[in-house]
Amino acid sequence: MARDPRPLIELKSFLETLPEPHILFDRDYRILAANSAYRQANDVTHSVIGRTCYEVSHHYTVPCDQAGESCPLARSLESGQRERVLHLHHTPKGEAYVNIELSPVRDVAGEVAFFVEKMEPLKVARGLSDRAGLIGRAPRFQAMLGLLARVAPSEATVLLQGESGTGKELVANALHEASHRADRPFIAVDCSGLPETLFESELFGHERGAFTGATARKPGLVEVASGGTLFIDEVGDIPLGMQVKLLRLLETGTYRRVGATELRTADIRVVSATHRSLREMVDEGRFRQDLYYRLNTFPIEVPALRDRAEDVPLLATSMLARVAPSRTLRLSPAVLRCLSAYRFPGNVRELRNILERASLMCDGEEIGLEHLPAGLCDAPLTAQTRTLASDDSCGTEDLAGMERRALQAALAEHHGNRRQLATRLGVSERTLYRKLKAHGLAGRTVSDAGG
Ligand SMILES: Nc1ncnc2c1ncn2[C@@H]1O[C@H](COP(=O)(O)OP(=O)(O)OP(=O)(O)O)[C@@H](O)[C@H]1O
Repeated sequence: MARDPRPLIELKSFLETLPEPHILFDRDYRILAANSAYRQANDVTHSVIGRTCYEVSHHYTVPCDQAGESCPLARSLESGQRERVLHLHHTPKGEAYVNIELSPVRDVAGEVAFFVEKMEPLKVARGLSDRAGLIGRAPRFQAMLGLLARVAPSEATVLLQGESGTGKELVANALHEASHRADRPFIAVDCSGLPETLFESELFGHERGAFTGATARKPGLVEVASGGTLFIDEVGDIPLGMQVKLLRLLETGTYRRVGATELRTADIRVVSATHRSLREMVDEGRFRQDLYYRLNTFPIEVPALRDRAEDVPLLATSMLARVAPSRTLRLSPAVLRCLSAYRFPGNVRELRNILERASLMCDGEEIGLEHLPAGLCDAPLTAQTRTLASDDSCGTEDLAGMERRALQAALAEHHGNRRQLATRLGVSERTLYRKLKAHGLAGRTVSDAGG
């Protein structure tokens, strides 16, 4: 029996009134309606009606769950409830992260018949290269963004944990930008190396005459950040004596300026960050347990760059545009290979520094291995590339063996000098020499330099 079309008409008309982009589709992923906010946001030249959501948003030929992504429709069918996910969508401005909220709609018989999908772009991050904001599309990065998108609209205290240079401050800023406090200040305070007395007056401000040198009343950062977000960086470095004052601020929302008796009320959301293990510091008695629990309401792990090595080419290319905006620099394939295999103990910050230096060293348009710091490409490979290498050899030969064989083959068929061979292999002459030496091949036929 044909379905009564009236509920569908009413549903479509209701969607038209909603300010956010919405689409309506059936259990077969077919789009039945797209409201005007969607049409405007997506600059639709071809109608999306009758097409599937996975084809329109992802350019896939199969549903997301069959393409290795989480599919809110499949999840909603299973749970019978509303589902939220963060997806990377194709949009007219390129790929963008979109917050998706999918609600099942039941028919008179109580069966899920339609789905309404709300799509809100997460403006703070991009999957592809962009001049501002967070960059990345690796699964670990996407998982982190998913948590960020989920917690941002709340008032929850967030603790960002990750190695130095992973982008914790950038993530904190993105969280602020995605929150309801976005049009209010984002204030960062770095706790590393701040002496106790200074810390208190920085954070809470002081009255005139509160201590020698306090010639005027000064508002603290808590006050400056009012209505917005206070980012407490290196929170593990807060002296024990100050930890109790921070705890009081978080628990009661009140504080006192140094030298004042009057209690003031704070209106801040706290995001803190650390590269240390606060858990261990608690066990060692160097961090208050009660403060740890208070800060750790919603922990987010910011992944090390080597744990999202597939993002390196994307990050490198877009950061190059950021460090040298007036030039049209590109990275040679050998440089991209080298960077993808490097372990980056200093994470994204180190990558940025490498690129900044390389752009200064390079007079032309293509950055080559000679513009990278010496020895960078000899560094041990990441676990990922090591796995890839051993996969290639079906586990029968280790990487060193493969490299030796490749070098032997190159030597056997090469009749020029060592510099030419290095160029052909995409490494520097010094690296080639070191590798030949390491494999006991340095005395082989290629001449050292010259013509
Ligand atoms: N995902 C990313 N996309 C683009 N740029 C990034 C990303 N992550 C980090 N960066 C850049 O890397 C540099 C270091 O980031 P940031 O200062 O936020 O790191 P951090 O983890 O706070 O470091 P620390 O622990 O030393 O304070 C900055 O220049 C930042 O813009």
